[in-house]
Amino acid sequence: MSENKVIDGKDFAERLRGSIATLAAEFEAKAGRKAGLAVVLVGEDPASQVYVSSKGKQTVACGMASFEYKLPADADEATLLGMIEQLNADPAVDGILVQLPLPRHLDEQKVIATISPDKDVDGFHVTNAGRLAVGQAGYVPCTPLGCLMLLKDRLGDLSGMNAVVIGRSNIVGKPMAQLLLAESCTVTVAHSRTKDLPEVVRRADIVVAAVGRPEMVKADWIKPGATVIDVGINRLPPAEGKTKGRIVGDVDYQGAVQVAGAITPVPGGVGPMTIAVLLRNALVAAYDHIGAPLAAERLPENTIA
Ligand SMILES: NC(=O)C1=CN([C@@H]2O[C@H](COP(=O)(O)OP(=O)(O)OC[C@H]3O[C@@H](n4cnc5c(N)ncnc54)[C@H](OP(=O)(O)O)[C@@H]3O)[C@@H](O)[C@H]2O)C=CC1
Ligand SMILES: Nc1nc(=O)c2c([nH]1)NC[C@@H]1CN(c3ccc(C(=O)N[C@@H](CCC(=O)O)C(=O)O)cc3)C=[N+]21
Repeated sequence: MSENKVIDGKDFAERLRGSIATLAAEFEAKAGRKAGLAVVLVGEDPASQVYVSSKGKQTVACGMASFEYKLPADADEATLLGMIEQLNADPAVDGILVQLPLPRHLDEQKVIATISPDKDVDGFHVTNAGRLAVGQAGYVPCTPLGCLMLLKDRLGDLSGMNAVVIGRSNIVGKPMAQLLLAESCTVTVAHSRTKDLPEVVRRADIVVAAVGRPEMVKADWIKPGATVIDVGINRLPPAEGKTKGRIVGDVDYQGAVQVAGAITPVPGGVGPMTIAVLLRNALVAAYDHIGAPLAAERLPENTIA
């Protein structure tokens, strides 16, 4: 019944990776080297290890070079910053991603500030955050850009729509709000101090949930027909006799799918888009680095100016 309501991020991401692979092969023929993405992981958080290895595999599958660096959880700041400086200077590396969150003794802002803005494929450096805020071309954080691609694919022109973003983090909520504003949505950013969140969400034509609370957004908060993008990745406690719990989003999917016009599932929604957009950003960086920037119309799913 709800078949066409489901926004299949896995399928969209697969198609996106297909066009990235074509451009990556062209890049290699032109540059005489592969486009390269470096991922730095500090510590041994099992979830982070899974993401990093899946990023590495998809990078290689798209015909790009993957460089993985691991540091122990107690690595000192100078070691990490030194590694980033080296990657900044390495001509084989087009994009650098430092997996977050970092162990508490490391200053995240300082680490991000050390990444060269032209290799900052996560779009977390203040230079790229500033470019997004003032409407200049730059690297846009992968998760919100992936969400925007799904929204535009489903809805077309977003102008004039009421969008509610739940969450105001620098990596998801804030850049998501900027992107929707640039698409001429009327944007509300909700957070832990927002009064009467259900009532705020009921006004939304577009809901983006990026909270980190399992199934917090209920079906009766959703305006009938609204488009719901669920960014949350939450692992529930394991059921009796099981070792691993299920992964759920920030939205009560089973309820919301009855009311929404369209909704992303978890898994299989936003998550796969994040990695595909990361590869896209790395490829954009690679072409920039050889002085042959990709023309906007050649950019896969170019949704921003
Ligand atoms: N699919 C993907 O590719 C990705 C998924 N994620 C997932 O998205 C989720 C959000 O990530 P991230 O932005 O990094 O998380 P943060 O913890 O940095 O931010 C969470 C935000 O949610 C707000 N919040 C917390 N509780 C409530 C509440 N009860 N009501 C309203 N707002 C609330 C917080 O408000 P306040 O600012 O007031 O504290 C904060 O702004 C997580 O589940 C994460 O795992 C993240 C990145 C990528
Ligand atoms: N510097 C940095 N950049 C990031 O982009 C970044 C980060 N740090 N730290 C962690 C978060 C989280 N994140 C995800 C990526 C892919 C999936 C993903 O592919 N999820 C699949 C599988 C989920 C599963 O089963 O585990 C899905 O939703 O279908 C999820 C989450 C990137 N992040």
